Amino acid sequence: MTPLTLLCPQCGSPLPRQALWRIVTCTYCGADVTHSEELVHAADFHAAYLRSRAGDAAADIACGGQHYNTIAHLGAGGSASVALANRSGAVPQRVVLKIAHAGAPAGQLAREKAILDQLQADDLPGAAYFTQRLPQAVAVGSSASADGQQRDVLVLRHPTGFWGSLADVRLAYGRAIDARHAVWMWRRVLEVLAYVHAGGWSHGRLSPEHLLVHPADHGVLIIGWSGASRRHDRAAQARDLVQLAWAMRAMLSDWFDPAGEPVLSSATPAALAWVLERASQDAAWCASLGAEGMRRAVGGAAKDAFGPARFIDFSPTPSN
Ligand SMILES: Nc1ncnc2c1ncn2[C@@H]1O[C@H](COP(=O)(O)OP(=O)(O)OP(=O)(O)O)[C@@H](O)[C@H]1O
Repeated sequence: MTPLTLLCPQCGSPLPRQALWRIVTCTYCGADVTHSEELVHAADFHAAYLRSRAGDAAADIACGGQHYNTIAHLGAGGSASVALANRSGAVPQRVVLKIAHAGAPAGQLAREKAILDQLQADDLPGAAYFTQRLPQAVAVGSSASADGQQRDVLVLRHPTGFWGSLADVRLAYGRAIDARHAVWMWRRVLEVLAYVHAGGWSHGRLSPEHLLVHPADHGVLIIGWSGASRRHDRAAQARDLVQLAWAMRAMLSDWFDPAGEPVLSSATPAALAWVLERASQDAAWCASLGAEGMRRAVGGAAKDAFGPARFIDFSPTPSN
């Protein structure tokens, strides 16, 4: 680095080194001097900052030092309602807010954030790919909500392109979806599960409500991580596979029997129905296959039923 002596251009006296990044007043001749050519006056900066925060007062949720305007209701779970929101300020950001229901267990959203942060911090093979396919938390805190009550709030990055949950898809169809679509949904979840199981995690609550679908990319995002645990528990991981098989059975059912169990549509190909039945009944078989083995089993059954895989457009709402 070339040594630099800072001298006042008017009287040649030495200047303090702050002259490199801000205006200083020469103590000898009183001139205001700066080295920087891209000078921003503090008053202008302050005014711009205040302008950028002008929307804060109108925002409905404050969390982690930021303010958010809710735009649309996305859904509700057992413990929180979920909304799409914009961060107010000069650099807006689209986010998803989870706002705890009144009386929801304290700290549940903080726990969900801690789990999501750990999943993002994992450094397993494939982390660069799979961490993009897991929810990302931004902040957690508490905020006054619309009813004036203080509520826990979790801010999540908005995963673009996701339409809604598989439960919403099933509701929109009111009958079984095409089994070819259930195949990619199932396999997408199994890919992510193979990764998280390798890190010792189990999700614990894999239901259609916790699987968001990306129709254009044939993607599925697993949400609802507040019940996840990292105990390297093979039985719990097998339970994830059993739960997932039941979720897929629900997607492939035309109706539910009096006990609430989904009844597989007769249009489900036999090879696929066999894997579905066994995976939903036989935890030991699930444990022996693991998520990756299950993904291959589903792929094999789909190949038997439909031939080589090919992309078919998926609509989350029925067209007829
Ligand atoms: N990013 C999203 N885009 C669209 N809908 C979403 C999104 N996140 C959540 N939802 C909807 O909100 C519902 C509730 O979300 P989530 O399961 O995370 O809440 P929860 O209160 O933690 O639920 P529970 O405690 O019952 O598991 C989901 O089932 C889904 O319908």
